[in-house]
Amino acid sequence: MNPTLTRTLAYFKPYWKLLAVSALCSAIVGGMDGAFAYLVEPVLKKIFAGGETGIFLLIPLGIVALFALRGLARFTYDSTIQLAGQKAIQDIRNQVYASTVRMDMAFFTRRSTGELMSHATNDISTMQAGMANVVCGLFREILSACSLLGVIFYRNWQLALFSFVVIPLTAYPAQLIGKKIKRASGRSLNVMGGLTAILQESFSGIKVIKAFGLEGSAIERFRASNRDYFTQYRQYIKYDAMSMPVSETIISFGIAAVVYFGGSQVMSGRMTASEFFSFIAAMVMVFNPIKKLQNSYNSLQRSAGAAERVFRLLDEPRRVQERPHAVALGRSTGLVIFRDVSFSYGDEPILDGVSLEVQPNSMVALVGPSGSGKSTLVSLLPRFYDVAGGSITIDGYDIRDLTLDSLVNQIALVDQETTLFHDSIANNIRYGKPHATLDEVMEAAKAAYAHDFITQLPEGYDTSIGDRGVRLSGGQRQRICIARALLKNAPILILDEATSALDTESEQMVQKALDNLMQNRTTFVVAHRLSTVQHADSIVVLDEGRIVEQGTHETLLGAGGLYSRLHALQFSDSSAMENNGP
Ligand SMILES: Nc1ncnc2c1ncn2[C@@H]1O[C@H](COP(=O)(O)OP(=O)(O)OP(=O)(O)O)[C@@H](O)[C@H]1O
Repeated sequence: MNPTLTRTLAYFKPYWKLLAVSALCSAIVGGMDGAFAYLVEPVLKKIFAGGETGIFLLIPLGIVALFALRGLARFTYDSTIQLAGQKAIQDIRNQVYASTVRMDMAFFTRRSTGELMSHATNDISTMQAGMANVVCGLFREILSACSLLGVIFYRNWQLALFSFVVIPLTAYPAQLIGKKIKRASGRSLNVMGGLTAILQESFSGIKVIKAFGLEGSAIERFRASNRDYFTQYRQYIKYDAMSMPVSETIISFGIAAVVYFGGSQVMSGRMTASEFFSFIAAMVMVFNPIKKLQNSYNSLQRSAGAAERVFRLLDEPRRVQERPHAVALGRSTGLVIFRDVSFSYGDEPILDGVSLEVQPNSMVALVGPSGSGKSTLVSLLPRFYDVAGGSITIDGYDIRDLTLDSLVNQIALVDQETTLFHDSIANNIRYGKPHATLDEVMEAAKAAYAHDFITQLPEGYDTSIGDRGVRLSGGQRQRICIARALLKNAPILILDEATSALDTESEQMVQKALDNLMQNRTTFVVAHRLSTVQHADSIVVLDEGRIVEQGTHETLLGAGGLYSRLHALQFSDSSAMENNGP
C-alpha cells in the first residue's frame, strides 16, 4: 500500500472500536444491496406466476422493512465513521501544531508564517475531505460491489464474464485522470500557501502599506496570486469533471452488449425473464459502488498530495535537539562562558572565535555596529540556534547537555518586539510562570512599574490585550513584558534592544523597571544607544562577528578604539539633535 496512505490510516488505529461498529453496519448495508438484487427474481416469479395474494401483500411490507433496517445501519455506519475521521484529523492537526511550535528558530526563518498556516488549515482540510470520502466510502462500496457481483455471477456466470470485460477498460483512464488531478491539486495548494502568506503579511503590516500608500500594489499582488490559484484550480476542475463522463461513456458500450446477449439468451429460453431482470438489476446497481470507488480514488489522490505536504512538515528534522541523557539543571548561579564560539546562518560566518566569561549577577553589554552579530550571540544562549563550533556553558554544563526545559528555565528574554497574546493582562504576565497567583502577578507588575496603568484600565488585570484587545503604548507593552520576565525569575536575563523602540520619557520608566529586573541576575544587554549601558560591569564590543574590545566604559573610552569612536559618533549625534531641537 502507498506509504502516505498507510501512515494516514495509522491515525485511525486508536479509534478501532468506532471503525469496527461502522464496518459491521457497512457490511449490513453492502450485503443488503446484493439481497435486493437477488430478491428481484423470486418476487417477479411470484408476480408473474400470480395467485398467491398473501405473499404478494407481504412484498411491499418487506421492502419497507428492509429499507428501514438498511437506513438504520447506514445512519450508524455514517455517524461512527465520521466521528473516527474527525478524531483522527483532530490528532493530526494537534500534532502538526505541536511539532511546528517545537521547531528551532532556523525553521521559522526558512518559512513564511502564511505557508505554515496553510499547512495547518488548507492541507489538513483537504486531507480531511479525502479521508472522510475514502475511509467512509471505501469499505461500504467494496462490500456492496462484492455482494452485487455475487448475484451477477450466480445468475449467469458466462454473461457476467462477458460483461466484465468492459469494466477494466474504465480503470486505465480513471487512473490516468486521477494522477493528473493529484498534480494539479498539489500545484493549486502551493499557490494557496502564497496567497495566505500575502494575507498574513499585508494584515500584520497594514500600517506600512497605508503609510506608503501601497494599497494599490498590495491589491494587485494579491490579485495576481489569486489569479494563479484560479488557473491551477481550473486544471483540477477540468480533470475532475472529465473523469466521470469518460468512464460512463465507456461503460455504455458494455451495457449495450450485455442487453443484446442477455436478451438473446432469454429469447432462446436459456435463461428466464425474472433471472435476467435480477441480473440486470444487480448489474445496474453495481456500477454505482464502482463509480463511487473511482471517485474515492480521485479524492484519495488529492488528499494524498496534501498528506504528503503535512508529513513532510512533521518529518522536518529539528536541528536543535535534546540529547538522550540530558541533565536537568536546577537554578543556576548564572555563570556563563562562551568558548571559541563560531556560528553561521548559511555560508557566511556570522560569529568567529567568540570567547567570553560572564560572572554570576554581573551585567555585560554587547555593543557594535549594525550586523556585527550581537543579537545572534545572545540567541545562541537559549539554543534558538546551536553553535557551529566551540561551546557555551552555564555553571560548567554545556548547554547542549541540558534538557531543553531546564535550559529555558534559566533564561528570561525581553526584546523590542513586546509580543503580547490575545488574553488578559494577568495571563500575559503569567506566561512567565503559568500557575502564579494574582498576588504574585501584581507584585511583578508593581516592580515593573506597570501596576498603576493596569489598574486604571476598564477591567484592570482582566483587560484583554494582544491583537484584538485594548491598545497600549510601546512603553506600557514593554513593562508588561518586563513583569512577565520578573515573574519568571530566571537567573539569566537577555535584554535585546529592549528600550530602542521607545521615546525618552517612556524609556526612563522602562529603564527603572529594567533596573529592578536586572537585580541579582546575570544580564546580557544588547544595545544600540551606548548611554544605556555605561554602567555595565563589562562592555563587549563586537565587529564582524569577533570581539574586538572588552572593558568598562572608562577603560574603553581611554583605549581610543571602536567603542570610543562609536561613542563619539553618538555623542555628536545627540548634541547635534539638541542644538537643532525646538
Ligand atoms: N535569521 C537570520 N537568517 C540569516 N541571516 C541572519 C539572520 N539573522 C541575522 N542574520 C545576519 O547575521 C548578521 C548578524 O545579525 P545580528 O542581528 O546578530 O546583528 P546585530 O549586531 O544584532 O545587528 P543590529 O544591531 O542591526 O540588530 C547580519 O549580517 C544579519 O544579516
